[in-house]
Amino acid sequence: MLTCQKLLNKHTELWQKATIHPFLGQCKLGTIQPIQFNTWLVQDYLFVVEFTRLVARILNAAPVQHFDSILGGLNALKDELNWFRDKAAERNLDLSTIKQSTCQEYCNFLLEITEMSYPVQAVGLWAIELAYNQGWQLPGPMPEPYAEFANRWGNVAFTEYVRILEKQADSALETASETVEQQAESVFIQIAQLENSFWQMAFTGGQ
Ligand SMILES: Cc1ncc(C[n+]2csc(CCO)c2C)c(N)n1
Repeated sequence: MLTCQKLLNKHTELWQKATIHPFLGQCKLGTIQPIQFNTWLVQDYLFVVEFTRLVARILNAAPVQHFDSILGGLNALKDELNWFRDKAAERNLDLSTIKQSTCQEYCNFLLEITEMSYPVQAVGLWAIELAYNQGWQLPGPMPEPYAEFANRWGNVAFTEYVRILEKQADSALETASETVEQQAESVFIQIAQLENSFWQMAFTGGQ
């Protein structure tokens, strides 16, 4: 039987590339350039808008036992989108801009996930949230203004939320066919690659 932990164990190197990147390393060092950070901020807002639509569609496919966490996630997204708008305003950033190709590619992929079965969607949701939970946590405490961002996704409550998503994905996988297992693995791999590309996009963003 496939589990989330098995995916992490099998694709360690790929997952490291998704969660450990010079962008985050330079946030930790305080040496990230504003143009890089701002590129990430704007593009991530555009991503989170599409991610919100994904979560809404996952709710539609989920068993009622999984509603609590998904509805909680949607409620958190309401705050998150407003928070992104506040952060952008503080930095005088225009959020009504076009998506860079990597961001567009990731958003297109989110749409593809919505056409797959619930176990695959549950694995995708977990992996996307885990990528940020680990990515912002692994470097350790960051200096301001990055501490606020690191704490937002590295905090204990968010880690706990991601654990619940993992349990739900595992329980959905229990009855999954081999074909669905393969789809889930493929989605996990693509998310890891897209997460790495997203950091890379922001890192080279201003150039
Ligand atoms: C490229 C990219 N990948 C993953 C996330 C993670 N994420 C998406 S929405 C959200 C809010 C809480 O559910 C979080 C943490 C992201 N923001 N950007």
